[in-house]
Amino acid sequence: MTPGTRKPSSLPFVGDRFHARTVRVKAPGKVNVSLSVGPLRADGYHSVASVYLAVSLYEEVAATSTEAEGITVSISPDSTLDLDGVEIPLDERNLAYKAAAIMAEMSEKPTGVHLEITKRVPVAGGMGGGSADAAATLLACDALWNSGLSREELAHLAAELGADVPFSLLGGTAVGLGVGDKLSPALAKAQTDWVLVFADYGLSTPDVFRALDGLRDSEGVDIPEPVDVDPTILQALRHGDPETLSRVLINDLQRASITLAPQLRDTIGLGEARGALAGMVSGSGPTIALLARDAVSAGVLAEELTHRGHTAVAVHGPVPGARIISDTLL
Ligand SMILES: C[C@](O)(CO)[C@H](O)COP(=O)(O)OP(=O)(O)OC[C@H]1O[C@@H](n2ccc(N)nc2=O)[C@H](O)[C@@H]1O
Ligand SMILES: Nc1ncnc2c1ncn2[C@@H]1O[C@H](COP(=O)(O)OP(=O)(O)OP(=O)(O)O)[C@@H](O)[C@H]1O
Repeated sequence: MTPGTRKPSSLPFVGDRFHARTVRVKAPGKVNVSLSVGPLRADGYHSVASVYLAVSLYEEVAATSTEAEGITVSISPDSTLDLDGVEIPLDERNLAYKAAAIMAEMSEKPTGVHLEITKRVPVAGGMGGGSADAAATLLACDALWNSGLSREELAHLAAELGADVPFSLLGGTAVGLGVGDKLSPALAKAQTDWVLVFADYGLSTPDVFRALDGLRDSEGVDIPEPVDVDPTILQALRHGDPETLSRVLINDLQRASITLAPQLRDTIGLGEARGALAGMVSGSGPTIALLARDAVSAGVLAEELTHRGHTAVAVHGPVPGARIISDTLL
């Protein structure tokens, strides 16, 4: 450093010595308790009306400032998923990398950053795992680089990264319109319990939307624009009434996911036969979300499905959106 030049206070220098700082953020995966999909739009997206529920399965991103410029990404060995044979790009195609790049543009003096991602949400599983990494990274880099952006500004950047990213930032229960990014928080805080059944393969979200368009084209039926969600769903979530909820769950993408992976129908059938109130494909799949009567039933069902060779975990929702869990100067 040239004598007399002072590093801005946002940079972790004490004198000439660089002090790395790590900001660790966790962000939840989601299930779509309802997902209505409109016709294909000119921009390649579909309008949706969805009730999002953030569930207690979290991604974690540890963002560490580096003296060297640039963004690097790694996957933590603490990830609980079996990632053998799973392709996650670690370069500029990674959603967390993209989030850090956007934040660097918004920050006056960004340092380099290393992002270590702990993966727990299945990859290409329909639970918004990559979106949670992006939401966590936005928040972590905002803190690391003292960008001082408001939650609204962060939500705006999140929407540029993907349709599901704003919800992982917000968490809780929310109605999503537009492509899923126009969110209204719903005051539905009562707990519902779910069992998630992971697949050992992924489904590409665009492929699933395309399969739905194909099915609809062959049926020749006009598809209305989805403008709202069924109020019964929000009431059932508000009152913690899983019986009512089980009768109104809906996912327009489900039949498309099942066309691509017919075995999903059997997983739903097995879950329902073993005590789930209802089962559905989560988002674009292939994760199956089984609604349980309560936390004890969810635990028993997850154990039984695990015993039968499935990967099944009991979770609950709603849980908060992305939040900082530690901020350490190294
Ligand atoms: C299926 C859901 O997970 C339900 O919450 C989302 O709609 C998908 O959200 P996402 O994975 O964040 O989606 P993006 O990464 O923004 O988009 C990936 C691709 O999915 C398709 N896509 C996504 C969202 C949407 N409302 N309509 C679409 O047709 C488009 O082909 C898009 O190019
Ligand atoms: N941080 C990331 N984690 C996982 N996959 C990522 C990440 N960044 C980019 N990808 C790529 O994106 C694809 C979809 O990943 P992701 O796990 O987000 O799917 P998803 O959970 O089904 O998404 P959604 O539910 O939002 O449609 C993966 O197959 C992978 O190639």
